[in-house]
Amino acid sequence: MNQHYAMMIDLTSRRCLVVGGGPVAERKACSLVEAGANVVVVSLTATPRIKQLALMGQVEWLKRTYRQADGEHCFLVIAATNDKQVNLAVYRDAVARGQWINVVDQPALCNFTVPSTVKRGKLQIAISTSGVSPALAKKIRRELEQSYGDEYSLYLDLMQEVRGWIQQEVSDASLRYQLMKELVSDRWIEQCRTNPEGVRDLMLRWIKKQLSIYTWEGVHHETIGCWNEKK
Ligand SMILES: C[C@@]1(CC(=O)O)C2=NC(=C\c3[nH]c(c(CCC(=O)O)c3CC(=O)O)Cc3[nH]c(c(CC(=O)O)c3CCC(=O)O)/C=C3\N/C(=C\2)[C@@H](CCC(=O)O)[C@]3(C)CC(=O)O)/[C@H]1CCC(=O)O
Ligand SMILES: NC(=O)c1ccc[n+]([C@@H]2O[C@H](COP(=O)([O-])OP(=O)(O)OC[C@H]3O[C@@H](n4cnc5c(N)ncnc54)[C@H](O)[C@@H]3O)[C@@H](O)[C@H]2O)c1
Repeated sequence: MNQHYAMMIDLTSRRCLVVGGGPVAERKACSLVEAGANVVVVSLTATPRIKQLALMGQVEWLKRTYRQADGEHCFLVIAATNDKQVNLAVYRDAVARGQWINVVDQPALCNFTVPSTVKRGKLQIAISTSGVSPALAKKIRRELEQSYGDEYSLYLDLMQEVRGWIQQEVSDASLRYQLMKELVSDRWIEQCRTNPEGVRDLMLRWIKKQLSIYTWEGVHHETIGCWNEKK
């Protein structure tokens, strides 16, 4: 089988079905909710977390066994029961509808799998072992979590602001490239870690200085001033 293609999907408001209500279904349902999907869980029993999400209106829980029609109008389907026959039926129904399907106990029946993911704000590092060892994926996630701390979340929030501004205002492509290259240096990540309150101002001052070195005109400095006052 070919290796799966890695991509990031926007699931906002997409109807997604999770069949089963145990710990594995819970993990999948929670990550779908985090991605903004409209999650429907079908299962006679459910973990306390799934029940809580249902009470809060974050998932729709249908407290019964699976029916063929449950997957109608769903973007993707996850078969997460402890019954291989039920999972197989869910798989067949999804394939017949041309849907994305993940069967948690049979990797060969998945047309997508869920990677282990390190999350730091806008940064996501996904780890897949092509289904060979989810335990290794989890181990690598834990290792990466030690190296990539919360400073990356702040760093990317700053980049969103700064890069957008640079793209809009700095017309010289080589200067833009040079600025972005230097902004990704470890010293800025380190500043986000050790000086979260002050890093934004330092960065702004640094950019102003770079622009003046490159004999940028006054109009750009003024724009930086406006940007500075935005927050
Ligand atoms: C990454 C993660 C994401 C998530 O689920 O959200 C995920 N499994 C996780 C944990 C985990 N899963 C299992 C263990 C026990 C140890 C072990 O068996 O290794 C542990 C570890 C633990 O629980 O501690 C057992 C297991 N998993 C699958 C089978 C079926 C089979 O292999 O036949 C069995 C045997 C069941 C049995 O024996 O009964 C199948 C799949 N599991 C996948 C993903 C996909 C492949 C991902 C990849 O390519 O690496 C795939 C193919 C389908 C899918 O589920 O998408 C999540 C880590 C989250 C984290 O980072 O903490
Ligand atoms: N992919 C993974 O990451 C992974 C990890 C561990 C285990 N597994 C596999 O996932 C399966 C589920 O694990 P679990 O620990 O969540 O199981 P579990 O036994 O705790 O839960 C099973 C759930 O399925 C529901 N269910 C059973 N029949 C159903 C039906 N006809 N319709 C709707 N719901 C039904 C039950 O009510 C229960 O809520 C295990 O059998 C195991 O093989 C997968």
